[in-house]
Amino acid sequence: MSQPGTATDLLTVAPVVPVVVLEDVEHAVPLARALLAGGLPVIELTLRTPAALEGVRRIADEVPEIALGVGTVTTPEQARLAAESGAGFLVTPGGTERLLDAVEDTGLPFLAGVSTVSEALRLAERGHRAMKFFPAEAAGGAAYLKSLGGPLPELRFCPTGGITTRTAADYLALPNVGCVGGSWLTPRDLLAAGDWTGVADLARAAASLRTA
Ligand SMILES: O=C(O)C(=O)C[C@H](O)[C@H](O)COP(=O)(O)O
Repeated sequence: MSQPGTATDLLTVAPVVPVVVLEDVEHAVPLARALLAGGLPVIELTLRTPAALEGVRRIADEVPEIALGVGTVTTPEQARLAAESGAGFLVTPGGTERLLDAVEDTGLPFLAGVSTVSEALRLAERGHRAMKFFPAEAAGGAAYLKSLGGPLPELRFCPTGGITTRTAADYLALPNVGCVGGSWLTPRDLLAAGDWTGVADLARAAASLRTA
């Protein structure tokens, strides 16, 4: 698969976007390959570890068929660095005007995080129709997101934060949800053990979830 052209495309790449905290840069390429093998052609590496940007470079070079996102982008500088490192899309947990300007300046598709109606409207005013709902479970879960669909029917969301295999289906059943994000596919113990078959199995189960 190639990189998504728009944020709306991004919501349809797969039912689940695996959110990854990469501790060891050597895990990046086998991890991306395991997700692909399990049927998920998308990965989001969070900028939470020193290994993240080098992991992005390696995946961009060696696994170009996966849609490659960089998450936890919280500063304009990080947006620029992520783009230079080969990101195919960006994800932020929220957005200030400066951060959103910088993310838009990269020219990459992105999902900016919102958790209120006003934040969603602010992004809509900038022309965005696809966004992340974060922190999904803590902010009100699927019931909250369903309520947003009343006044904001044209907006589409990728809820992320606290979602598990058990709750993913509730979100995916909503008409304003394109995909969900979560770290449950890449648990720390499987990564530490290099258990790529285990990761592929989790990816396979997530890939079989159905959207509305
Ligand atoms: O890093 C970001 O940009 C975020 O906004 C947060 C992440 O998407 C969530 O922390 C993943 O959520 P969990 O599945 O609960 O681990």
